[in-house]
Amino acid sequence: MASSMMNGGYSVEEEEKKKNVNVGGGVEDVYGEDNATEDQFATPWTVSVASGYTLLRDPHYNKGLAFSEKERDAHYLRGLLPPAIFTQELQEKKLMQSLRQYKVPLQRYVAMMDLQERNEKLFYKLLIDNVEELLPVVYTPTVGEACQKYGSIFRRPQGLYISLKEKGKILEVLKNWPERNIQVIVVTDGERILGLGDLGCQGMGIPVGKLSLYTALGGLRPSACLPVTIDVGTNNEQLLNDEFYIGLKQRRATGQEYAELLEEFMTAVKQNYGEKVLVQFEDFANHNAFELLTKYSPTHLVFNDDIQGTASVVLAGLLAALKLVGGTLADHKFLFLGAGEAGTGIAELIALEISKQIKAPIEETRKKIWLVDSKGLIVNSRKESLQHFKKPWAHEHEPVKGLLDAVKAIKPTVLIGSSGVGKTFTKEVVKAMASFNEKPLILALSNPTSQSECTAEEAYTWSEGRAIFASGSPFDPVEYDGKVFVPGQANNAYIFPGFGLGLIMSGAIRVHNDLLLAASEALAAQVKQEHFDKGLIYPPFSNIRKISAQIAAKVAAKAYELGLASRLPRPKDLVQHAESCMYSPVYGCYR
Ligand SMILES: NC(=O)C1=CN([C@@H]2O[C@H](COP(=O)(O)OP(=O)(O)OC[C@H]3O[C@@H](n4cnc5c(N)ncnc54)[C@H](OP(=O)(O)O)[C@@H]3O)[C@@H](O)[C@H]2O)C=CC1
Ligand SMILES: CC(=O)C(=O)O
Ligand SMILES: [Mg+2]
Repeated sequence: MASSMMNGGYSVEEEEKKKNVNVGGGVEDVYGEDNATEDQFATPWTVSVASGYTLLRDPHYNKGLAFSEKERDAHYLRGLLPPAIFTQELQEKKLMQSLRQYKVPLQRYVAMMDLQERNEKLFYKLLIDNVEELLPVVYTPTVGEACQKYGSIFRRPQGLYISLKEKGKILEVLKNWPERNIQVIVVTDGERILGLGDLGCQGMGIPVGKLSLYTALGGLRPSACLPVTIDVGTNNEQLLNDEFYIGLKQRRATGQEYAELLEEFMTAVKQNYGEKVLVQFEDFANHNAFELLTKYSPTHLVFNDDIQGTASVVLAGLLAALKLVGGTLADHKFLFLGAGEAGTGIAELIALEISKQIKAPIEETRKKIWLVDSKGLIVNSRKESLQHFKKPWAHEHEPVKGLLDAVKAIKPTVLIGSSGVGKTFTKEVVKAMASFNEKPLILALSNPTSQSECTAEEAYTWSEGRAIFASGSPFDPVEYDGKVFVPGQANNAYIFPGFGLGLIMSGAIRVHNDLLLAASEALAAQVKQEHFDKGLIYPPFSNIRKISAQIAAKVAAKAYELGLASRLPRPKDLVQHAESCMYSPVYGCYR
């Protein structure tokens, strides 16, 4: 014991704990307990040992029937549990059996959320071990339906709700959250939930789902993750007229009122959790998304998943797809349906990658990329009236109204859907792509499944089995002409968990485009011949933790190279380090 004492009586364990707090982005005396004066607020908090009934109701520690005889004695659990003892594996088997009995996806979602509330480790064990089966339950497409019906399935609040009512009090609100060592925040204001539009406060399902993936796919500790929904009202009439709506019943605040609330939030986050907490903006409408990213990138560790994460995952798929379609990235011509966050974000990262590869100015490489919005092809004659993020894509061309005409006029080798509107890649569009491409590359990115630009079956059938296809929400394999085609899932879920892990393990202080490129290259390198043989341009999710470790390592390496990493010394083997940082959902034994 004596040998473990150092530095003013702290034990080695306490020292480690303190260090970890700092690594995680905390600053000393974050809660102001030591420095508070009478006119300053401080949060009273206590730490106590959970036992008995309280232990069974604490999702972090509850093991249900897996508590051993010894633990039942030591922790006052006798009589509170039936006599049987189940291993975690048996619990998992039982839960998977009962989940599979639910035929309605939303019932599975509710069952999974109940499990997360009841037994966190078992929830993550299930999710990690059955990732391909459960991703569509806790994530797209089911999470979309859950957000639409959030009011009626709402049982217990998950995450932190910060509404206009909390203006002036956001720092205090953050302190109400039970965890202190927060490393990642996913925040939405609910205005563009997947391709489902403004769901207001009910958008909370998205940060909750994204953060479950941070833990399951990227290994971040659940206690280090904070889901936040900023509620500035909603313009969704149906919600405004719904007596069970859980959010503020007013139209959305905009302009200065909106900006001030966000500013207070961003300031409070940095004040409370320090410089190194990662803030991921998610599903904001594009008029706010670009502005927030530009405003906070120089001062905070921020990342917009819809703009940057999506760009990185799509670039990875394109780099991998070159093995199937041939040529270099610069040899291809790209056409997007949808020129918002996802569309222009992806376009910019492709242009950047080509510009690095062929050492040409980005203004030149952008010319290989064309976008169509709701008014038609983005061309020079429209430039004056375009939103700022569309202007770089206004090239010289006569006006073209619809997608089919744009496909015929541009003759792209790659067609990318990022419009949020389903069924827009019609038979004529796919056939046109197949008429001048041996292997047309078609990505239908819009979520959830109902908004997908086309289905996998449509892409393969209409292209007579020649399309290389991937989609934002999953589709089952398709049999066409005696051959089975496996569609990949082009979803930012491949990127953000590993990307975030890389930022956090290196103590990165800012996000840089080169980190996104590093993530794309790392993901593309994980696509092997066996995947290409099935027509896949992404590796399967079943191996995602290993993939995330590779992504994290490459992102961290780049952060060290660019001088953005603050966690020194740099670990020698970054892949091994990433794997060793990952949260394990296996039950511990309690003393
Ligand atoms: N797979 C993935 O990982 C991801 C998928 N997405 C999905 O992408 C979709 C779009 O998201 P995001 O970019 O953020 O949304 P935005 O609202 O920023 O952009 C949508 C774009 O689509 C255009 N559009 C809308 N309707 C049509 C139409 N009928 N014809 C042509 N263009 C149209 C809009 O045009 P206009 O500007 O003229 O209004 C706008 O340019 C969503 O469904 C989202 O779920 C998003 C992020 C990641
Ligand atoms: C996947 C995602 O981030 C979206 O559809 O918005
Ligand atoms: Mg999103």
